[in-house]
Amino acid sequence: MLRYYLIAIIIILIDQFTKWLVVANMELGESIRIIDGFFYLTSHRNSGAAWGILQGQMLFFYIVTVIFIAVAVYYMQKYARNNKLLGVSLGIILGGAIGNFIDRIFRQEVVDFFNFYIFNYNFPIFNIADSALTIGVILIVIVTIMDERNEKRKESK
Ligand SMILES: CCC[C@@H]1OC(=O)[C@@H](C)C[C@H](C)CCCCC(=O)CCC[C@@H](CC)/C=C\C=C(/COC)CC[C@@H](O)[C@@H](O)C[C@H](O)CNC1=O
Repeated sequence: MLRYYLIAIIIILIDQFTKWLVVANMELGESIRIIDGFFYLTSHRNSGAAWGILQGQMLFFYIVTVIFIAVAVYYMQKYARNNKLLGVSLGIILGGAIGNFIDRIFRQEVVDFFNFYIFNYNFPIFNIADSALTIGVILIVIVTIMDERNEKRKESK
């Protein structure tokens, strides 16, 4: 059980370290080309959520994030004992949510830097915490589908 919280802590450390590197070494708006036309590291700030929605609504983000964290911990305590993949997924989501939470508390905005151009569409610039949240959400969906299929298989026997 504790190892899932360890996953969250490792994600928070990596997230905060990379954000610190960007803030300490890059001017706001500065962009470093990694793969021409596809992948850049761009120092960006976002006081909103995905796609910059709800700019500056920090109180709303605090409330939603605390709910996110509370639900993740509740499900971790209740179900992660006998479901490893669920525990890992919740740990990843916890790490992502807390990573952006720290930014919102101490900076009133989130530091973003992964800048991808996919088929010339400039995907919103994001960070490690967003990646963890997105991967965690996708994993939870997979776990849920797998559990439902196992349930159906048991019933049909
Ligand atoms: C990823 C969740 C966003 C993250 O939510 C959080 O912090 C949580 C813990 C708290 C929020 C207040 C509540 C969730 C709102 C859900 C949401 O918004 C719909 C999300 C869809 C998502 C699929 C799950 C798509 C993808 C997004 C992006 C790419 O992610 C790889 C773009 C990220 C860039 O816009 C970047 O500037 C965002 C900035 O870093 C602040 N990040 C947040 O608000």
